[in-house]
Amino acid sequence: MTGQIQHLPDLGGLEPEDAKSVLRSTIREHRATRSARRRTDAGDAIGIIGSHLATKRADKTVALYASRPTEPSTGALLERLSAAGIRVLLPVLGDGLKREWGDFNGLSDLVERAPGRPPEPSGQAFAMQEVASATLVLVPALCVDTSGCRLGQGGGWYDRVLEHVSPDALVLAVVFPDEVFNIDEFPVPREPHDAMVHGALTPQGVNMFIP
Ligand SMILES: Nc1nc2c(c(=O)[nH]1)N(C=O)[C@@H](CNc1ccc(C(=O)N[C@@H](CCC(=O)O)C(=O)O)cc1)CN2
Ligand SMILES: Nc1ncnc2c1ncn2[C@@H]1O[C@H](COP(=O)(O)OP(=O)(O)OP(=O)(O)O)[C@@H](O)[C@H]1O
Repeated sequence: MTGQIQHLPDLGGLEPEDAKSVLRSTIREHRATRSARRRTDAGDAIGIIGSHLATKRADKTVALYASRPTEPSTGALLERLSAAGIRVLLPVLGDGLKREWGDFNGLSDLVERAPGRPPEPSGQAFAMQEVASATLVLVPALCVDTSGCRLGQGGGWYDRVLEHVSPDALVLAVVFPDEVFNIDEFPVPREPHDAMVHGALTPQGVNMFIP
């Protein structure tokens, strides 16, 4: 699967940090053009595919994220996982940019603490290490390549958190189908601290990179 985003930028000659920044702008612009209908459809498909995956694997705890408007929507998946009796951990940033987790307790419990920030659960916050209890870790990304290198929003939140994931957990980036790039055609710029993922969850299915 190769990216169909038109006009992927030429990253040749750029340092990885600058190349990431250019690529983030391109993908954010492209995400902003997606219609509400296509976003809803993508969220519905991610809900079905992600919940089938977790129930088939018998995951008891899944780490996920509460999506912001242009991200692949996770609302349907949150509700399906919860209805299946699976514990769902969501990032809690609190008043600052803390790296903690909270339990998903229904969509109505999620609060956007400031405009543009991801919605968060209101209940007890657990330390970053709580993610070690998850056997399936679904992370936000702007894109990913087939070697498992992901590009996030640039805060380094997930790179630091992924250090605490169980070595047995399956880690998937949640992206739109055209955000999965073939490593031979368009490698995602990589820095030494970047944590790799095993595959991608898209509205078209699960794409495993690492067996
Ligand atoms: N849905 C979601 N949750 C996530 C992430 C993510 O990429 N997506 N993160 C991934 O690492 C972590 C934190 N991500 C954050 C993303 C934005 C801002 C933020 O402050 N945003 C701007 C608004 C920008 C905008 O309007 O788009 C702001 O409030 O000024 C903070 C943390 C954890 N939770
Ligand atoms: N494990 C780490 N330890 C210390 N600093 C880190 C670590 N991971 C990332 N950083 C720092 O965080 C900043 C953002 O990193 P990067 O551009 O890789 O974020 P990202 O993976 O795209 O975003 P996110 O993880 O928030 O989705 C960089 O300045 C980087 O140096």
